[in-house]
Amino acid sequence: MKVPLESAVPLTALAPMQDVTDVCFMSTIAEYGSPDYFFTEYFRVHPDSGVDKYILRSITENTTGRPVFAQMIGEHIPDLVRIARLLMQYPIAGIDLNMGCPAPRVYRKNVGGGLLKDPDKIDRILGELRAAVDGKLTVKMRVGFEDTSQFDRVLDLIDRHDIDLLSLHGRTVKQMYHGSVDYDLIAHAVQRLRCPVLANGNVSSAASAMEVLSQTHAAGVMVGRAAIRNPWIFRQIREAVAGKEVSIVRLAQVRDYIDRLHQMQLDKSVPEKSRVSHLKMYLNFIGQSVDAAGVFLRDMRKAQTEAELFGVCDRELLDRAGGIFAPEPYVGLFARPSCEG
Ligand SMILES: Cc1cc2nc3c(=O)[nH]c(=O)nc-3n(C[C@H](O)[C@H](O)[C@H](O)COP(=O)(O)O)c2cc1C
Repeated sequence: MKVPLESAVPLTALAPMQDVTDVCFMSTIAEYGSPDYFFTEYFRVHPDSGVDKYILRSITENTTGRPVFAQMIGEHIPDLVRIARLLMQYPIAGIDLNMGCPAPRVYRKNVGGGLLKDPDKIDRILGELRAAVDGKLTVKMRVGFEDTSQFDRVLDLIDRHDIDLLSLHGRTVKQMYHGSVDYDLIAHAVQRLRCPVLANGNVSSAASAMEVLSQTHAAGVMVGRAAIRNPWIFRQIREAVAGKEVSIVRLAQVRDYIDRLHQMQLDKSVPEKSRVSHLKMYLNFIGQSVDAAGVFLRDMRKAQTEAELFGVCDRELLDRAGGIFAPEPYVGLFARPSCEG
């Protein structure tokens, strides 16, 4: 698939999210208005690794009509080259290297965000990958590991190795998901690099995408968690960019989205308890925009069965079907996907 990374209009991408952005979620997102690009969850690369078959389905069964980049995480150069060559046999938009994952169990192995501690290693990895990948080679990273002292050095390596696109999350690895996103550092990267930059981190609505684009002059935005909450966001960003009125989403439409998410995982061999907790992961994000008092979030977290869960969805979404799904999360409501009460 041809991938023009230069564009007159700002680009949009769905951020890769492990255990979320699988083939089913990508096709669900596409129904509400595709981003320009998708990225797979990361393929783990180490001496014994092959190509993960489940993640590969996001490439081989991609029905979104949009290109998908294959993301790798690893540090062992011969294996990164080996897996990149294997992945290039599939219809991918390019190879993306993860240099941002902040999970301590990941960065302690010097992969993901851990690579940012060692610019010399980045230099070697990008050099070898650039020589091996004849299509697009892209990087997704944060602005530093503990601080931003190496930021310019890493940016210069991105430039030197002719990286085709940089997705930049404006936080350090140690910040994880806390604190503010430094959009000025993203603007700095846009200035310093020849390749397009996608601004990433806390893009929460079409309005916030417009603000981030104007502050950073980035080539586009990459959206993660907000797209789980609001899959209409890419269409809304396109509307805002075109100067059109941004479409309003009603609670009844959100109820349909939840059905769609449920259909995605209708494998009856999965125990009900697991199906409920999987759906709750998405509802944690969605619930931030349903009601200001957080009643939906509170009650859905208590639900134990599918019947209880859908009872809450029907009551909170269909009884107020014409109500507006807030474009931004309500103040004080947070997704806690892994710790429902
Ligand atoms: C559940 C989850 C899983 C993630 N998995 C990945 C991943 O596999 N690869 C990656 O580069 N980033 C991963 N990220 C980081 C996101 O791609 C993104 O950089 C981050 O969430 C900030 O963007 P947002 O504020 O729009 O969510 C993950 C984030 C979340 C919340």
